Amino acid sequence: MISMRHLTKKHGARTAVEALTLEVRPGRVTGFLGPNGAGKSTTMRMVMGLDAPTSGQALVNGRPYAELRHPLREAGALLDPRSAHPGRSARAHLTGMARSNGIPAARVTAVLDTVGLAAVAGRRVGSFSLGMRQRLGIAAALLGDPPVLLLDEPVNGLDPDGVRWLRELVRGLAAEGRTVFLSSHLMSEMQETADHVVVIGRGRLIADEPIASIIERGSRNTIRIRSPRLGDLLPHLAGEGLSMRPAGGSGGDAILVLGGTLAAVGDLAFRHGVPVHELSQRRASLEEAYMELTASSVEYGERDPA
Ligand SMILES: Nc1ncnc2c1ncn2[C@@H]1O[C@H](COP(=O)(O)OP(=O)(O)OP(=O)(O)O)[C@@H](O)[C@H]1O
Repeated sequence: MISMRHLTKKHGARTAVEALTLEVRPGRVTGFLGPNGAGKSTTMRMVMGLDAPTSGQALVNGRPYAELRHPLREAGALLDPRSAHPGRSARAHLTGMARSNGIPAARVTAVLDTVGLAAVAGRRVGSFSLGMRQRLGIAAALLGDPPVLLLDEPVNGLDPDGVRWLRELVRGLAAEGRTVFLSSHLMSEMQETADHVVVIGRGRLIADEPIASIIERGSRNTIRIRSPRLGDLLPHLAGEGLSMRPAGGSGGDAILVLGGTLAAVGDLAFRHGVPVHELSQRRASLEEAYMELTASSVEYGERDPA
């Protein structure tokens, strides 16, 4: 579990993270979203004790990271894939970390296998591609078999096989009851991977809720209805307070209804004896919902500059 209480970070006059209060819970993948510069990396760095909060606090399993007795066994993080020394081999990098944290050497072999780097473990990290470095960073995060994992943009540089592998890995880690906190700009991937989403904009919390409810709230949830007697139905839809817009390419016999439910629209047509040839829901994507959420945060930010 990761807890933040009024977590704030200022760089001079500029506020990078402002009064974030939230809990990242175990047993699910929590996606961490926000535009460039929103404060995601800064937040993760504060959780991992790499940046000191200006005020407020971040706790890992109930304690500040710096006070954990066996930090790598409590929380693992991928924050910067370039952090491993380029002159060392992947195995030497992990072995050094294991040794200084009292982690058995057998874990090094195990995590190299998990991330698919066993065959290149003896190669210098400097010769690795970005995707291989990401895998090494994930291996380092997993080294202490921690219950809490923070991964900042782990998908960067991974090929499609790697992206799928990572999705299955993090879902498996959450299914084991671990806390997985993951940032990414790839909304379609996040939609596949995360159970819960935290969105920030300009350092402030915008949303903290299940991914399904974020998508549900997206105003682009629409119902498409097609009828040979559409004109007879329109006044009744309007009478229910539903707004409508034309459905493109429909030949005029279909419209999109905003805000209703399939059942309500279907029942309404039935009550008024209007035949329906199509009644379908078009769900908003996470990307659409995210764009709406963060667009309003930018408007807010412009009225009230940080
Ligand atoms: N050491 C620093 N000194 C001054 N400002 C900083 C420092 N580190 C971060 N910032 C600023 O804090 C804000 C938040 O940055 P941060 O890197 O946390 O955002 P982010 O959400 O991770 O962005 P991205 O999606 O681009 O990685 C930005 O405006 C950034 O310029």
